[in-house]
Amino acid sequence: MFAAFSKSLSATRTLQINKAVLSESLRFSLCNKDTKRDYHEVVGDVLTPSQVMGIDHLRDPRLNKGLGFTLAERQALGIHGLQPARYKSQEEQLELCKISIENYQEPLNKYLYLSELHDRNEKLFFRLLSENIEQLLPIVYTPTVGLACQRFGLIYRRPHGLFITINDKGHVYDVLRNWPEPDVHAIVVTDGERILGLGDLGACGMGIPIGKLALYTALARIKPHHCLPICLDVGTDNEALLEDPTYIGLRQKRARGAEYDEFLDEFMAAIVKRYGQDTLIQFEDFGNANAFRLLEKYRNKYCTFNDDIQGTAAVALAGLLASNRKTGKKISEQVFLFFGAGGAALGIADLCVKAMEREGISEAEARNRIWMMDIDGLVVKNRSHLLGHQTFYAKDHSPEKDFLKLVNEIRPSVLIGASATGGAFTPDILHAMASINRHPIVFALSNPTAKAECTAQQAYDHTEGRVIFCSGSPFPDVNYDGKVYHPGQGNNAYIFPGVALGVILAGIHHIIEDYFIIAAQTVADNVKEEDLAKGSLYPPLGYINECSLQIASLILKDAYKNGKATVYPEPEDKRKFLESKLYSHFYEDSLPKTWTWPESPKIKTRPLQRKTKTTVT
Ligand SMILES: NC(=O)C1=CN([C@@H]2O[C@H](COP(=O)(O)OP(=O)(O)OC[C@H]3O[C@@H](n4cnc5c(N)ncnc54)[C@H](OP(=O)(O)O)[C@@H]3O)[C@@H](O)[C@H]2O)C=CC1
Ligand SMILES: CC(=O)C(=O)O
Ligand SMILES: [Mg+2]
Repeated sequence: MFAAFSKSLSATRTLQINKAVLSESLRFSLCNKDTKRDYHEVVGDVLTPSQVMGIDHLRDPRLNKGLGFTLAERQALGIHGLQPARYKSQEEQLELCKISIENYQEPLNKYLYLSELHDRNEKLFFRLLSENIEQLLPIVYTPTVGLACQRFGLIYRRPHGLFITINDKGHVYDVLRNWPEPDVHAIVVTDGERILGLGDLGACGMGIPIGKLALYTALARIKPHHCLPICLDVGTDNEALLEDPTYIGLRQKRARGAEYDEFLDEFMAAIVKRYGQDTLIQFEDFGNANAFRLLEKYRNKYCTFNDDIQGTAAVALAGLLASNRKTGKKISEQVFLFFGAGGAALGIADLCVKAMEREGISEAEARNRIWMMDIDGLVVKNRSHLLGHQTFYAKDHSPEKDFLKLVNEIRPSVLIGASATGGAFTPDILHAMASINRHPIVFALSNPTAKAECTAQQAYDHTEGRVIFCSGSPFPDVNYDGKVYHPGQGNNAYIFPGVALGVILAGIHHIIEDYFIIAAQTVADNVKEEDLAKGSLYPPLGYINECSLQIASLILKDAYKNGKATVYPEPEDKRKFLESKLYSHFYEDSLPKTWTWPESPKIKTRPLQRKTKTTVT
């Protein structure tokens, strides 16, 4: 008898496995990358919730609705009795989530709560995040994500992305195949060398691609299963991590030179082989020696951009465009001094040059208006080693290291910090800016909070409240002279979700600089007088979703006009088209519309009591 039972059990298992194999091959055939991508046929859209039965349904974060299953759903799915009797709408669940988050005092605990919710109930997580951006962005993103990366070895629980190590060289495609989603449209990749302003965090940098892609969904409603976070673990030069018993990455020094380059080349090619030519690859938090090189190497070959260089450039330009309304000056009338001359600073400088050219001055004149200093002092022509585009801004000058002296000599109207040096904008520097300008523009863009070149309060206090300010990480409201200001967040989160949405939906193969100008202008156009009045150069964070849709619509329009789009037929109404492709974070019916009760249900239960609507008996 036991033998018969075990035979029938194994037969059932085989049947299940065969079904799984069948459905997987069906998914692959629907998503064949050799054919043009059809957005009605992606795996997420054909997944039928009612095919996943029993406890597996509750364990799948994409299907789980917590106590939000109706009685009919519970019975039909075979989960009746696995949950308490109470029915809770998604709205009721959201209230509970908010109470839970408030109960945690430490930001890292809030991060962990959200991460666990993400693992448990995807729609609830994304609805919570999308509807509470102002409160939760500082948790899933800067500054708390920085802390999460620093503790990543301790808090790592479940896969949220792929770790591909330098030891996988020669087999990168095989590792990619282990990712269960067959239809990925967007990847955020880091090698962990420059995580925010925290330096080399090696494999712990994975928190950044995870956070950035959560924003793809929360801020641009890109479907989560279309997104893949990747950490390229090439080792770390962070001695403390190499000796830390909790470190989760390869315990070796960073691979560099030809070995690194071959690995990156293989990675890019493997992405295309697995997911197609138009898969968007966003580079994030690479060290500056690699960031520029790789952008130049890949930008015309793959669908790629570097967020720290290009996304940051666009958000800074948006802030500058908005500040014109306060200063009455065009960008081409400003004089810039950058503190920090790495990826972010050079990206901003390059885009500002483009914006100045559009205003009518020459490239040379525009570059002349931009000065930069880094750890070695002013970027000057006779420096022995200039990085990437630094040559464009290098001046005939002594390599002055005294920051205050430089401010007084150059007399900048705009001071931009992208140096990861907390407190570099001292009271003296800010006083000097205020004595030179009626409305000094001061951007302290470095992240996380402790790395900001000055706080918002300091910026107001030391400029007699005349500053036009933004920061990369959020600061509390500022009180100055009896008035409360709410300075905005100059963060690339305003840019990359919308750019990604437009690029993905148009099937653009190469991302041109114009898209970042479009994004900057769109964000600036959405700044209202009331935002400026309270000291913000940006729309409220809760408005990023709308900005993303506008950015994506305009990119679509541009791409079709200029022959860059590959998804045909061209949609007549771009906005309507992209809205039809967006992720919905609302619970949906778990049963097909055509579902009816079987003639003799296995479990006989009184029907749902509609009077209270919240009790399942
Ligand atoms: N707000 C936002 O949206 C964004 C903010 N950032 C933030 O900007 C910061 C820099 O990022 P990124 O440009 O990519 O990093 P990079 O490493 O490319 O550049 C850092 C720059 O700062 C310089 N620097 C370091 N220490 C000093 C110092 N004491 N005095 C003067 N210059 C110094 C470095 O000089 P050297 O090379 O000589 O060491 C380098 O030029 C980070 O904190 C990052 O989080 C980045 C992207 C987006
Ligand atoms: C915001 C961001 O991309 C950074 O600080 O690196
Ligand atoms: Mg970054």
